[in-house]
Amino acid sequence: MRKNIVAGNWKMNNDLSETEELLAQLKQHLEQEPQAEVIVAPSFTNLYHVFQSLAGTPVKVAAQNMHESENGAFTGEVSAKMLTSVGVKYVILGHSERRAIFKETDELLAKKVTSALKNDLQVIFCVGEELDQRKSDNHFNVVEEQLSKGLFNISKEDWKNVVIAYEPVWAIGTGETASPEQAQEMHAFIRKTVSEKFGSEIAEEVSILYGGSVKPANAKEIFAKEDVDGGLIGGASLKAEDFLAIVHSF
Ligand SMILES: O=C[C@H](O)COP(=O)(O)O
Repeated sequence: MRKNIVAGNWKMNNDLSETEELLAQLKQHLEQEPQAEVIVAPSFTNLYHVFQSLAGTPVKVAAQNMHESENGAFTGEVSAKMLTSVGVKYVILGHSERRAIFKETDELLAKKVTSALKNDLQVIFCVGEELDQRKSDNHFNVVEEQLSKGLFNISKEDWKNVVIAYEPVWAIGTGETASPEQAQEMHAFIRKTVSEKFGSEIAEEVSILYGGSVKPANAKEIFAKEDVDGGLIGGASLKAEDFLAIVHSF
C-alpha cells in the first residue's frame, strides 16, 4: 500500500525567526498521526534547527537540493552526507526551478540521484512539462524523457526510497492548477512508464505527488484521484493554516 505524502517546499523563504514561527504553528496543530506523511523542506541554513525542533513529531525534513559529489573543492555546495548528518531524510531533485534557472540537466540529476540514494537519502524526483510543450502535445514525451534519463538508472531495490512529483511548470506559483483529470492522466502515465521498465509491483508502490498551485480549496479534489498520492506544495506551505488544511485533505 503506497504512502500518501504532503511535502512543503519552502524554497528561498523563511529566515530563522520566520521558520520558528511557522514550526510553532505546525506543531501546535498537527496531530501525532496525520493521514499523510508530512515533510518540510527549509533552506540549508535552517535544516538542523528544523530537524531539532521537530524531534518527537512525525514530520520529516527534506533538503531542496544537494551536490552530486561526496566532498571536495566545490565552494558553496552541500553533499548528501552533510544532509543526513543533520537529520535530513529526503532531498528534492529535479525541481523545475533548478532545471530552468540553474541549468541542471538530466545527466547531472542522474548523478545526484545516485549519490543521494547511496547516502541513504530518499529522493523526491520532480518532472513536468512547460506550457508550450503541453500546447504542442509533447508533455508525455517530455516527462518520459526526464524519467528515463534522470531517474531510471537506479536499481529495483532503490525504488523504496524514491517518490516522484509531477509538477507542470505552467502551474507552479501561477495560481493555475492542472485539473484533477489532467493530473490523473499524467500520474497514470508516469506509473505505466515505471511499470514498463521496473514492473507493476514497483509502480504500484511508488508515491506520485502533484505540485503546482495546490491550495486548501483544490487539494481534496486532486488528492481524490486514483494515482495522485499527495502533493508537493510551494506557496501554500508557507502558511501553517493552509498547509495543515492540505495535509488534512485526504
Ligand atoms: O515545489 C513546489 C512547487 O514548485 C509548487 O509551488 P506552488 O505550490 O507555489 O505552485
